[in-house]
Amino acid sequence: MIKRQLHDKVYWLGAIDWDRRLFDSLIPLPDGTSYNAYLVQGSDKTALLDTVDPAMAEMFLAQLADVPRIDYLVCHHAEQDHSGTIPLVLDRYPDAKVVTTAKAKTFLIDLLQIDEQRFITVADGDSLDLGGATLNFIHTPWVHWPETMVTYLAEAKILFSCDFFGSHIATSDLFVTDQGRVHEAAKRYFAEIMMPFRTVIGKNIEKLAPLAIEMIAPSHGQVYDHPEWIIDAYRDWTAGTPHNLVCLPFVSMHGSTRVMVDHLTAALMERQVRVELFNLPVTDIGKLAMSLVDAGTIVLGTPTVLTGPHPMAAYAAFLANALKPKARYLSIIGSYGWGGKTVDQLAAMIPNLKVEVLDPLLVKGHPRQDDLAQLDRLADLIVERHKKDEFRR
Ligand SMILES: Cc1cc2nc3c(=O)[nH]c(=O)nc-3n(C[C@H](O)[C@H](O)[C@H](O)COP(=O)(O)O)c2cc1C
Repeated sequence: MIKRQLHDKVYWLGAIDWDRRLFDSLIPLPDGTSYNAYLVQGSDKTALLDTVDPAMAEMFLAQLADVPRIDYLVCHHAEQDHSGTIPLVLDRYPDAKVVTTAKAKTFLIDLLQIDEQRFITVADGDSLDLGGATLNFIHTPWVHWPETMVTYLAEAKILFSCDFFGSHIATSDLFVTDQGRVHEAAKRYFAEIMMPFRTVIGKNIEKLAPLAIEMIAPSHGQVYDHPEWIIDAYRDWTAGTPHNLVCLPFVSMHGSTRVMVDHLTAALMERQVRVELFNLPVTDIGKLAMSLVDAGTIVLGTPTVLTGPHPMAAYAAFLANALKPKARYLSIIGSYGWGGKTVDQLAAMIPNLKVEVLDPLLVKGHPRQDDLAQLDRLADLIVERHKKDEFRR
């Protein structure tokens, strides 16, 4: 892998991880990912912005073979997929200092046991002149850890955003070539990683708004050389009105809940409500998370198992509660054999969701005609709520 020029005196280096299929031992990566680092060479000093996942360290250090000196190693985020190779870079460049926030410094000491003497901490708004290249550090907390910051290179109008605006894609293209593909990957990334912090992320977007940004160089995925659309997309994902969309994760062991799910889906479609079904045992949870970015209503379908929800449905509820989507309505449907506390248990699992719960419906065994009629009424109620709130198509 060779260094690639991004701008006068700015280079991409890093690793394209074509094979990786799971992140954080949880998140599916259908398209692999990349770990992007950047080299900024001023007339006096050289700065390296972030590193790569330690699994790719060897490739990364080889790219630095013709870089005789690094003065500053900027760390935007202490998570190991960006920071994990810092110790090896510091070994290679004994005079280099890690430039980071005070909070990230403590994280790096805890996570990577980096010597305290190797740090320079920067406050929000501090800058570093490399000689004709000025790095401006802007603290952007909770994108997506508490210590995160970004760097704005004023002379080139480049924002080095780390995970902010990132996407998991392995590709040989340095810049965005297929906007649709990147939009999908960036939305998936937002859904899985950023959504729980969407309110503070919205504030950080506005904090960056005064900057003239001609390029966004994130630490995963492609570089945005026309970044307006991704900023607009982030504004929408963080604060836009929910869509006229029902997100319907479900599980069914013997088909009764499935009949209810299919009936409700048809009823909603007849009423011009979009529906996205996720059969939990076979679903890609990234797709489910993406649906939660937009959905106005969540309906969870589950049979009763050992007096509560099926474990897969409990997992979906746990995930939705952790991701804190903007949905305003929620319902629970499903089937049981003799009794249990499915609705109570699920309701207790979603304290973070600021939703009105719409008429849960658990039926005994296979649904009958009057059960299906109740699902039609649930569809009517969802339509009525979506219209009242003027949800978008
Ligand atoms: C392993 C297992 C555990 C179950 N536990 C309960 C239970 O605690 N309470 C109950 O009412 N029904 C229980 N049932 C019965 C199912 O809830 C019932 O068969 C239901 O109709 C299944 O819905 P499905 O066809 O959508 O899978 C259990 C079924 C299975 C297979």
